[in-house]
Amino acid sequence: MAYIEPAPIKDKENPLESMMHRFDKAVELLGISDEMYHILKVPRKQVTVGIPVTMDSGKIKVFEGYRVIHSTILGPSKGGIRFDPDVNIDEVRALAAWMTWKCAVVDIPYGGAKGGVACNPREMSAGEMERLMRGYTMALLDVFGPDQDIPAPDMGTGQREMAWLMDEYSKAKGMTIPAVVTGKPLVLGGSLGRTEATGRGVMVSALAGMEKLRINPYRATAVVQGFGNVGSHAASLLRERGVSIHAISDISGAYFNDKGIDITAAIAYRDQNNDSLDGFTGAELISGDDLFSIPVDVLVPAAKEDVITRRNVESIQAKMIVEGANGPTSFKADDIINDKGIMVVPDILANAGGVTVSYFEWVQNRIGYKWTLERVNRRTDRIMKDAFDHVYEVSLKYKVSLRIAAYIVAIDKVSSTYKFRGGF
Ligand SMILES: NC(=O)C1=CN([C@@H]2O[C@H](COP(=O)(O)OP(=O)(O)OC[C@H]3O[C@@H](n4cnc5c(N)ncnc54)[C@H](OP(=O)(O)O)[C@@H]3O)[C@@H](O)[C@H]2O)C=CC1
Ligand SMILES: O=C(O)CCC(=O)C(=O)O
Repeated sequence: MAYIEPAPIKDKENPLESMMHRFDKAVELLGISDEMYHILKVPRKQVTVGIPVTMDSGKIKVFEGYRVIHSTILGPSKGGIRFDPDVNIDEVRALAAWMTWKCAVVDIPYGGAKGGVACNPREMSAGEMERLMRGYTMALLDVFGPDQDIPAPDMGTGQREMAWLMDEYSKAKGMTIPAVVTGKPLVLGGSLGRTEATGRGVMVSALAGMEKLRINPYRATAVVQGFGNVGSHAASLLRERGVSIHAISDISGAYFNDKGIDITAAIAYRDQNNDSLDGFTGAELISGDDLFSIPVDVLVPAAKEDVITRRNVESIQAKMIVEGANGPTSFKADDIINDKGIMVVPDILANAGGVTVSYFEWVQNRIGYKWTLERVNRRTDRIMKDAFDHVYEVSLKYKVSLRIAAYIVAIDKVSSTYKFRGGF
């Protein structure tokens, strides 16, 4: 298969371009051969599917879906499924590669994959979502498998969608196979701690970064962009550790309170308000763009890609950025961030708590046993802290940012595995 270079669209960010830029830098520092460079760069498999769905109106609409398997060298491929209007093949390719690097950074035995469907969950009924998820599962029946490719939630999907996927896959195979997907409801073999795991990893990474910068969490302030799964749990867990959250946001706008937002109240409001912060009164409504320039210790982008770009990077006043989202920073902003002396805990490290607990879920499914929440959290915290410390050491050794250090750790691990396995 020919590898198609990401197409830079004028004035538009391309996450695949950002991923490749950092990859190229790390590869150069590691002195990887040209052959290995191409092996690591080209995805193993890329599938596009058309999914016809009967809408509630009775009309049939065909949705375009993707699954990209970037690598399976460390184990079965792993990665979430995104339902969002902006989903496109370059985005899914970038997200799949990030999964490979992420699993390698936290040292769990998975390769990387990602899936997505271009659709707008906010405009779809539960029935339409169910038919779409079941259709997507059937279209990818030969791709998914507990030893092959194991999906999970991402933007626009959660436990409910993972339950439908598990049911559809199991029916097609004639037996119940919980380990084909993670992020399931507890009663279907989900793991305690998975829902909040990504936010928890963000919290652990933020505290580890604060320690290096000598910031006392009890005097620290933060803003969080995105108040879905990752953002709301990150905000809540940071608050529990003493950090005052001065602003939160979703698509309805940003909500600012310099005395600190009551995160429990904000979550309760969102849950009773059709998953939206629209109308939240515990804070002043400001524009989503203004959130980035609030002077705080920690900025947590937890919504989507390319929200920190050359356009707004100069206005950022935070001392640290902890990337809850995948690819929230365009590579074009990297140099300015470094010049400003802002510490960035990169996505492939900071948001790896989710896939870590997905791995625990898969292990529990395979051994037919359930771990306590205390055990899940303790192991997650250990893995996240060890990964942070390792990446930090590598950043000192190579005199590079934590982001490039994380790519170095990941690429070194994946390329060494290829060398040992051989067989090209
Ligand atoms: N879920 C997981 O376990 C993991 C997720 N991630 C990454 O974290 C990010 C968020 O995922 P997740 O929390 O699951 O997704 P959700 O769909 O649960 O939440 C996304 C949140 O971002 C908000 N949002 C979207 N666009 C904007 C915008 N332009 N400005 C402000 N807020 C916005 C949404 O608002 P609204 O609801 O109003 O649309 C929603 O609050 C993604 O990049 C994902 O890939 C990474 C690792 C694991
Ligand atoms: O939990 C998983 O398996 C994958 C989560 C994910 O998609 C991500 O980390 O970006």
